[in-house]
Amino acid sequence: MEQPCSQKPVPKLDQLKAVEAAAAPPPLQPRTMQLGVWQVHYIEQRWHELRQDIQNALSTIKPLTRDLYTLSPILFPLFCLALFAWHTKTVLTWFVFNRILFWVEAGIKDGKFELGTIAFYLVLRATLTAAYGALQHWVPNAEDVVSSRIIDHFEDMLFKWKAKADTRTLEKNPKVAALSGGDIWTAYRSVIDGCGRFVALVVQVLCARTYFSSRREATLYTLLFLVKPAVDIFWRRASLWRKSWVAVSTDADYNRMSALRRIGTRACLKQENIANGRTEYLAREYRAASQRFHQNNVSVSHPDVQYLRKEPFSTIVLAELLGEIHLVYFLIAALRNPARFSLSKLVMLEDNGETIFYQCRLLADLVDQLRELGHVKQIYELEEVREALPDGTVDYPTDSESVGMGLAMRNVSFSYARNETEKTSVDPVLKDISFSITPGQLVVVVGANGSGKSTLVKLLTRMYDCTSGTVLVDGRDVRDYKKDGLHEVTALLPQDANLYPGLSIAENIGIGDPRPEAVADRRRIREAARLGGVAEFVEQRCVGGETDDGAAYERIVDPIVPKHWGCKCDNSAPVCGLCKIYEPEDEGLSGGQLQRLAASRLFMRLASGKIKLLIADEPSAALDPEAERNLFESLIRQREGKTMIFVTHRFGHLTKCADWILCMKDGRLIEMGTHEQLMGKQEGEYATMYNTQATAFD
Ligand SMILES: Nc1ncnc2c1ncn2[C@@H]1O[C@H](COP(=O)(O)OP(=O)(O)OP(=O)(O)O)[C@@H](O)[C@H]1O
Repeated sequence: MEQPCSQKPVPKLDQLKAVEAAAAPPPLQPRTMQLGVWQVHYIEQRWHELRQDIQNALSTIKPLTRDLYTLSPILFPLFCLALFAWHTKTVLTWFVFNRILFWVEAGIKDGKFELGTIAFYLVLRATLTAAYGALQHWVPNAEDVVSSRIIDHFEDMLFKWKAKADTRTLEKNPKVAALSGGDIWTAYRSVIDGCGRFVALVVQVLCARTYFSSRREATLYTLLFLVKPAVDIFWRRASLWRKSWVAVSTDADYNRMSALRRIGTRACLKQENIANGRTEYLAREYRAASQRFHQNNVSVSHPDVQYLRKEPFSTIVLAELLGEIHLVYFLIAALRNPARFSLSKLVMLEDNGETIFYQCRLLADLVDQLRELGHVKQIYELEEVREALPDGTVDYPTDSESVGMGLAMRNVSFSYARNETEKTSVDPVLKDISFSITPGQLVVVVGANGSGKSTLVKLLTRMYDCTSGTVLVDGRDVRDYKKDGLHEVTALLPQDANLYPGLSIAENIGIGDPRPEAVADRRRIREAARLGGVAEFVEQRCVGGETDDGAAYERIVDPIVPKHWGCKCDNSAPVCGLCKIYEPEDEGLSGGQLQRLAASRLFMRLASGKIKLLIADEPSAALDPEAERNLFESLIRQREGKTMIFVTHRFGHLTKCADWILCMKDGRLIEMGTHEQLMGKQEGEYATMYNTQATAFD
């Protein structure tokens, strides 16, 4: 079939790998050094990486600037100009002050003051002060407006991408997964700052040149001013932050102190520690570890502080002396020709040297800022990020006559390795699994912890693709189907019952069928709440037992209240009371209540009428026996037209009525059959687990 011309031909996987391998720089071995308790592992910045980062930054600046301009065509350019102007504050006020000093000195020397000129500079200085005052007020206000528009825009873009990306794609693209609108603004903002500093440096050099009698002298002094920053950047020890580094404590006593501090102060361990009388022991052990640690006199200061402290004494002294070279040259020249000596020039040289040094130092950070900007380049590559699980092309049939979904695995193995090179080193979690489930069957998966039950579910719902073998849906490779179509007919109750924080109870249930009209349908939501067993708990929460449970359904259980932390009191011992503001009054949900809520969401989903496959991964682990029985009975009543798979550790009613039981052990499917067949196997895994549970009730 001919390809539509808008579609690029998709390169083959081995071609892509070859290109990636050719482009990848050789891996660098981290170096190691010991700084006090810290063992620091670091990798020196490599020039080709730096060049790549800067190229990335430069290619990001253009589209980013265009987008920012489109979002805020007036305020954004004004804000940039104002920021540039703001950076010239120190330079221009310093320059005007020096001119005043110069004319006053000339007046003292000549016995005649140029009052007009002095007044001009005084007025200029006052005008500059007022203008910079106005900027100081305007810039943060403008930034507030500009940045929130920009952050919202990129958050929106990222949200759409992240919400849609599956787990595997997020795992393979951690940088994009961690990106936020705030990061993008911060990176761009620091580049504007860097450019502002560059403008200020140029202005400073130009202002300084007006002091010198000849171009030659001006050039010579400009070079001398640059000696100190050059020495600082290229010769002196740069902060650890210029490298990639990680520091871990290797001191056993210091590590033990940290662990004990955490154990002793953690709120969730308080009850256990106090009730079991462990606090004395913990305090004693802490004291002992602390004594041992202090005997060795090892520094715990921040690794960067210790690293800079290790710079040789001779380097520091020589670098500082080289920083004064412009003054030394001026004094020698003045001694040779005292008539050219001027106090205002001396002050200018001193100030100019220092300010140029600091401006250059800050400018050196521009490289880091550009690298940051290079890292946000992915915002323009979201569409190109390859989905880890490529979508299929076949629509899953939505005929209403269906009796459920047919599922099968053929020699399936799977490992959680994240990339091709890892694959060999990570043991598979599923090994050579084969089975078939015919449409409409009720299947129960059992097995010890870690045997691979949940992983099996993840493969059946295409959260991951198998490493080898095939997963079949209605006789066809699951990878052939469009993912959206498959997920539309699947209802999954995951192992961890989750609350959707910041949403009402009604929405937490309604989202099971995420069509807007369904989420707004309070009657259906109540019915789902009743089936899932959450209705009872919601009704208990009605104010004073009133009949109006509508309000209780609208209640937000785990409110998300964005806040900034500014109070000075310690979290564990509040004194100002401010920290308590906006703390949720709600007591939250117990594990069982949460599971009922998740089950209600599942019933909401089943009511959509589209579901052909229901998978429930340990839906009753936190339920009491009565709630468990009610849940299973309600679910089995909805069996018509659906294949049902339950993962469970509880044997009994469910396993007895299952068409198939799959029994897993160490990633293998070791037994398969009905309850009666499996119980007939003496010493069989299923029979052993069943009997172990049964004897507990004898
Ligand atoms: N995201 C993951 N990354 C790496 N390994 C994982 C991941 N999830 C699970 N595993 C590993 O896969 C193995 C099987 O885990 P799985 O959750 O499938 O077992 P399970 O039978 O469902 O266990 P349980 O009964 O405790 O829920 C375990 O060794 C687990 O540590």
